[in-house]
Amino acid sequence: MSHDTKLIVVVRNPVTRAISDYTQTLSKKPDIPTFEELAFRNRSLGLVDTSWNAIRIGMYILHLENWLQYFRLSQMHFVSGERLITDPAGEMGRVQDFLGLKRIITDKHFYFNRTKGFPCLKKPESSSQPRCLGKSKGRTHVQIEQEVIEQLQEFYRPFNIKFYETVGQDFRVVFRTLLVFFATNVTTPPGHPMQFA
Ligand SMILES: Nc1ncnc2c1ncn2[C@@H]1O[C@H](COP(=O)(O)OS(=O)(=O)O)[C@@H](OP(=O)(O)O)[C@H]1O
Repeated sequence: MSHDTKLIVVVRNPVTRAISDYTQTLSKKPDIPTFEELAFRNRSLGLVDTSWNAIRIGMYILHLENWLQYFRLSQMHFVSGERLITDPAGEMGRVQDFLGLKRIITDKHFYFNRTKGFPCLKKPESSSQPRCLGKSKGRTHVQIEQEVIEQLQEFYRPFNIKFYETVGQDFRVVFRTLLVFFATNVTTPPGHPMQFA
């Protein structure tokens, strides 16, 4: 593979990711089994079903180890899905640096839309409307029992730790942030640096 290839990988708390994945599938196929039924081979024994894609995708280290057979770590940039919400300009700044681009996209390009509950793009110096992502992005997640969330957090912990060590970046704090953000149903992410509309 070319050494000039650059990969941008967005990661978020794998439990939140799995719930998001399930919410999306459920919206298209309302008859699927419950999240809990799909996530565990045996829930009381805590046996997680790693063959379910929604679970497997969040085992980031497995995918990273595979990619590292073909690409160097320096060719990859990891974006925090949580910070993409709480500080999109900061996250985009790092993406532009990684790509060797001038920082064109800055905090001037974002505002926090209370209705959407997410950052949206401003249309600078033009008459067109601001642009939020579509309805399928940032929708309300299916409610999952706290105990199930904790079981899955426990399951992912060793995979996460190995992932942080390999990448050399600790996503622990941001992986925690979003769960609190969703659990409390706050419409404004904590410490939000953006303007409000
Ligand atoms: N600005 C903004 N607006 C809306 N949504 C935002 C934004 N930034 C990040 N996100 C998060 O992006 C998640 C959807 O991205 P995905 O990568 O899951 O999309 S895809 O469906 O796989 O293409 C989506 O996940 P869900 O919350 O589960 O819908 C959001 O949390």
